[in-house]
Amino acid sequence: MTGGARVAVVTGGANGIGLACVRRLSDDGFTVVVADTDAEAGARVTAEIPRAEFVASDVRVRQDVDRVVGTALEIGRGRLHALVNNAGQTARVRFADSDETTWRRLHDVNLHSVFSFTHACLAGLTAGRGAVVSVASVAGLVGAEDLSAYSSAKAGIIALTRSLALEHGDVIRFNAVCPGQIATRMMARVQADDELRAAVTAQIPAGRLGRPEEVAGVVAWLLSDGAGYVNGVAIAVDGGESAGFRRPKPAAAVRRRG
Ligand SMILES: NC(=O)C1=CN([C@@H]2O[C@H](COP(=O)(O)OP(=O)(O)OC[C@H]3O[C@@H](n4cnc5c(N)ncnc54)[C@H](O)[C@@H]3O)[C@@H](O)[C@H]2O)C=CC1
Ligand SMILES: O=Cc1ccc(S(=O)(=O)O)cc1
Repeated sequence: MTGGARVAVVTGGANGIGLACVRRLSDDGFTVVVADTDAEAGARVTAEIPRAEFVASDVRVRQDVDRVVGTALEIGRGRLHALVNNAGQTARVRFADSDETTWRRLHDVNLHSVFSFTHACLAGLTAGRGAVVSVASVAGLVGAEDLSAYSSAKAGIIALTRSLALEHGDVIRFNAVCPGQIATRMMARVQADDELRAAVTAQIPAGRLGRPEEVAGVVAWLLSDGAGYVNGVAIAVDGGESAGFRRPKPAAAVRRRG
């Protein structure tokens, strides 16, 4: 694969929101280097998406990070134009029942990987005057019951984004998207249970879960010249869920809406 086009790195790009970002950035003309542990899905990315190259990698392993970024720098001849820090994992557990291993895993995958990839890409993004979008969560804007490790890691992404926007804003823009409840495998539990899905969507003004492509569209805009003066923001992509408290809906009304 040769350079010439703008070069992007997307972490966790083999499934869900990350895959939607890879498709969208390819459509927008980027050459996309995809970091993911899912080799089966990754092979499909390379086979099906123009100018996309999957690199089997674990975002928690610095050698893997450097291998992914090295591939992108070679394609971009030293210049990088976009980094999407999307890889993430979640675990639903009461804080009192938490264990260190799970806590560290969620912070390593969700937050430390943003440090590692951003640090490894910094010279290339400076040369390419690029932009970075990190995928946080509404759970990083507010707390989240039974998701303390996840929520605190996502909050860290937002604070890191704002700090880097201050340090590098004259050359590289740093922004975050904060998805709400998006129809991916991370929401499999909600999608598989009609009653739970009705209860969840009753609290969302849009009345439905979001689509991965709806997050990817905001990511693509933040990476574009159209957002050339947008730096250091955290944009909720949640159908209005985090806008405020909604009047509780009686159970019967929830069931009627299905
Ligand atoms: N689905 C949702 O409702 C929400 C998702 N998010 C965030 O959006 C991002 C994408 O999530 P989804 O697409 O829903 O999940 P997903 O599970 O469909 O995709 C996550 C991708 O990251 C990859 N990944 C996980 N750990 C990895 C590691 N150590 N190294 C490399 N790749 C790894 C997985 O293989 C997968 O391809 C995550 O950061 C998640 O926290 C935020 C808010 C809501
Ligand atoms: O980021 C929002 C989010 C992530 C995971 C979950 S759960 O683990 O499926 O409950 C809920 C919200």
